[in-house]
Amino acid sequence: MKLVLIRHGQSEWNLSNLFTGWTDVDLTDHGAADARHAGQALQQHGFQFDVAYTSYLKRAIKTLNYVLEETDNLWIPVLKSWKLNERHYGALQGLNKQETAEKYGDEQVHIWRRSFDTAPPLLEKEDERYPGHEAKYNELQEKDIPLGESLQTTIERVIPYWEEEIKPVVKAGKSVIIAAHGNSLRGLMKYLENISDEDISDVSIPTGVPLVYELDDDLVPAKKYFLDQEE
Ligand SMILES: O=C(O)[C@@H](CO)OP(=O)(O)O
Repeated sequence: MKLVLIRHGQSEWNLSNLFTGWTDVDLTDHGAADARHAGQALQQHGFQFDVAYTSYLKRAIKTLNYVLEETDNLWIPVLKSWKLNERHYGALQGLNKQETAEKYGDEQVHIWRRSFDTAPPLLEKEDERYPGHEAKYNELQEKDIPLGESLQTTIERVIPYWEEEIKPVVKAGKSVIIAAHGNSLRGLMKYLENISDEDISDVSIPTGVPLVYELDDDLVPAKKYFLDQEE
């Protein structure tokens, strides 16, 4: 069984180097081109999909659409969930990563960005960045609306969604693609590959490049590779 994961193409805030999280920024033209190239690479390698999953954030949704267009799979069911959203970056959202490192030090920023269990400084509910103010999160109970997430707490929503919604579909033999985000996908990779809490801090995922897992019957990865168009 094959499972394809793809992080969205370059976003406007990747380009301007801002902490993004749940901020719903668009792809840049470069990011859209990345996504099309990813779709073309999948098409060239004969990938076809039965079901797709993505987040509530347009940079992932649009990336998925470009991939599905290039593989002529626009017709397939697409399931969206906030549980595949990027890690919520709390009160860091909208700040410049370089300026934040100059203010708090590289080490602190590295901990905020890559440690397993350190949450960013949290938002107040009155903050305009609080997701409870957005219509697309109306369905969430207040206890589930994040004020800021560590990778660990991100995993606590990503993995139940994988277990309950995606895994049974993969097990049933469907060809699945998941278009999501750097940290929601790191969480899934950690789980699938049984990566330790320490080692996950060294794992980063490039934007707009399909990551293919070949899984055995127990959904343990037998092989993993990035698919470049040139290959
Ligand atoms: O800003 C973010 O939301 C993420 C992904 O771009 O950044 P980081 O590299 O710190 O995980």
